[in-house]
This record gives sequence, C-alpha cells and structure tokens, in this order.
Amino acid sequence: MLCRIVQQQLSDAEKVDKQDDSPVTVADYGAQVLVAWALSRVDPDTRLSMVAEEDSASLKDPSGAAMLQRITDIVNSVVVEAGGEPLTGDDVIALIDLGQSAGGPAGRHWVLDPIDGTRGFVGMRQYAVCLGMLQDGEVELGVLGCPNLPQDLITDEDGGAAAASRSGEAGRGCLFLAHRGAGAYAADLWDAAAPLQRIRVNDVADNSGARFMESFESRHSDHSFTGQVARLMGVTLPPLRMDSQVKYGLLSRGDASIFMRFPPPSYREKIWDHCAGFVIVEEAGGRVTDAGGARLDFSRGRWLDLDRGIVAGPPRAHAALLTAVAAAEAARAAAGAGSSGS
Ligand SMILES: Nc1ncnc2c1ncn2[C@@H]1O[C@H](COP(=O)(O)O)[C@@H](O)[C@H]1OP(=O)(O)O
Ligand SMILES: [Mg+2]
Ligand SMILES: [Mg+2]
Ligand SMILES: [Mg+2]
Repeated sequence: MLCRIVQQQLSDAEKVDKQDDSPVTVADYGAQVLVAWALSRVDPDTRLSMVAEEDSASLKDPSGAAMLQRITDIVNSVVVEAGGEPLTGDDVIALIDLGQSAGGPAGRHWVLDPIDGTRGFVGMRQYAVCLGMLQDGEVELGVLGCPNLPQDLITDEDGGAAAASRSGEAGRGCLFLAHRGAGAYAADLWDAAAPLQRIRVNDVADNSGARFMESFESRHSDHSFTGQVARLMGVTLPPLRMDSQVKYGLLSRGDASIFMRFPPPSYREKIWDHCAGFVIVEEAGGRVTDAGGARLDFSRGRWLDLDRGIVAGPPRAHAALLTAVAAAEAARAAAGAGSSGS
C-alpha cells in the first residue's frame, strides 16, 4: 500500500520534476521499515536477522534529517492504520539496521528487497516487494507483492500493455507465495481473504510457442545475447521485457516458459534479487540455475556466486536453455576469434 501511494504521487508529480529520485528513496526505505516492523511484531522476543538492500547511513547524517522525517511520516500513516504505536525517527533507523545481517549457512535469515525494479517503479512500470526466508542455507519461504501486475494471464504477443503500469486499475495486483514442500500459489494482492490458487509452470512441448522473459533495462541483461539464445531454441515470439522479480511470478504462473538474465560480467548478484522468486519457481515445478546449470546457492552471505548469468524454466525448457546458452557462447567465441584474426 505504501509503495502504491508513493508511485501514484510520483505519477502526479511527473511533469513537475522528472529528475527527482527522492520519492523512490522514500518508498524503498518505507517498505523496508514496514516489513521489519511487521516481522518484529509477530515475534517480539527474537532479534530478527535480515539481509536487506537498504542501509541507514545517509539517514543518520544531519543532511538526511528531512528524508528521515518523510519516511517516518509515511510509515506511520500505515502503522497507525494497522493498530500500531507511531514510530520515532530512531525506531525507523533501528528497523532499517535490522537489514544489515551477513546471512550465511546457519540459522534463520529473512531476505528482503523492499522495492525490486527501482527503474520500473520510477518509469511507472512493474516492480515487486520481495521477501524470502532462509533456514540453514535453504530458501523455505518466498513472497512477491506485485502491485501493478495483471491478475489474468498475459496474452498479448509482446506483453507491452501488461508491462506498463496501470496502478490502481481493476484486475491488477498479484501476490505470489511459496512454502517449500507445500507448493506455489497466487492471490489477489488487495484482498487478504482472497482464495489462494495453486500455480504451475507451463512446460510447452514446442519452443516455437514458448515466450521468453528478460529485463526491461538492457543495462541489466544483454538483450542481444538472450535474443541469440532464444533463436537457437526455436523461439519465435518477441521477448516479454519486464522489470523486477515479477518475471519469476509470471514463470511460475505459466504466462511465459523461459527466463534469462545475463548482466555485465562485473555485476555481482545480491541474494535479495532472487531469493523469493527462486522458491516460488521451484515450488511451481521449475528450475532456476546459473548458466553453468548449478542451482542458485543462497547460503554464502549477501551475494550469489554465479557462473555467468541466470536461466530458469520448466524442466524441459530449462534443459534446452542450457544447451542453447552453450551453443550461443561457442558461436560468439568463434566470431570473436574470426574477427580478431582478420
Ligand atoms: N547495473 C546493473 N546490472 C544488473 N542489475 C542491476 C544493475 N543495477 C541494478 N540492478 C538490479 O537488477 C534488478 C532489476 O532486475 P530487472 O532488470 O530484471 O528489472 C534490481 O534488483 C536492480 O536493483 P534494484 O532492486 O535497486 O532495482
Ligand atoms: Mg532488486
Ligand atoms: Mg531494490
Ligand atoms: Mg536499489
């Protein structure tokens, strides 16, 4: 709800100042505070271990005082509505700081990306609030809140209308959740009493009918390489380009059957960018691995250790993906050798 309010304010203010990134900062911190607050409230006697994206350094600085006040005000508007006591600025900082855990292979760690897909949030497209729970190195729970995602299967060819945000529009707002061993589910994000629907990946028999997903932002993933992989797989549909972990939700629901992410080699993936989506896809019957075929390992701390990129899909499509990635890399290496020799 907090994110939806802020994105709406952002769209109202769009014409005034497009360069102002502070609204998204308020929503990033605000969502992190609210999730930490809600989890602490459920289990007040245990100090939470959280691995979360945002830290409070800039808010502790005197120059951050106005921002801290804005965050505290918007958080309190939700806290009070939920029947809680208003938080002070110090409470807000303490809740943000819960997110500085190093994670690792032992014990319980909550893993949070308060807004995944910041570029999508600012661009009035897709974003997700992503919470996972690690127990002794294994992802046990995952929840994705996707305020702008259509509740119905995406059927238009390139998904363009679905990728664009229609914040507040009827039929938008999906919750995806999974508990290891108990399946993956989807529900209406705005209705806590809505029935959960079991979801499954869609293992299409023929790749020519498969749809593949990748980042909206070409800086986040190499669109030309993924296009080459898709061609080698026999995919004919255009890519569905969307921001954030909503793609893992769509894979789990069967809107698309192939996910690829190939960031620049220097980019290091963080666990909060994949943790919740990972268990949802696995519980929906899919696989999520690096490009070398190794299952993602969330037990090594705040970062993932990956061989090149991430690929995901139902078992058959996933196997075809690994083969096609290897072929695309061989072709690229051969072309590189050819051009350097000429
Ligand atoms: N240079 C980058 N390369 C790859 N991913 C990035 C880069 N910068 C930020 N990201 C992260 O990539 C994810 C977005 O994935 P997608 O491209 O699929 O939408 C987000 O977690 C985003 O962080 P953030 O959580 O701050 O938005
Ligand atoms: Mg993220
Ligand atoms: Mg984020
Ligand atoms: Mg960020």
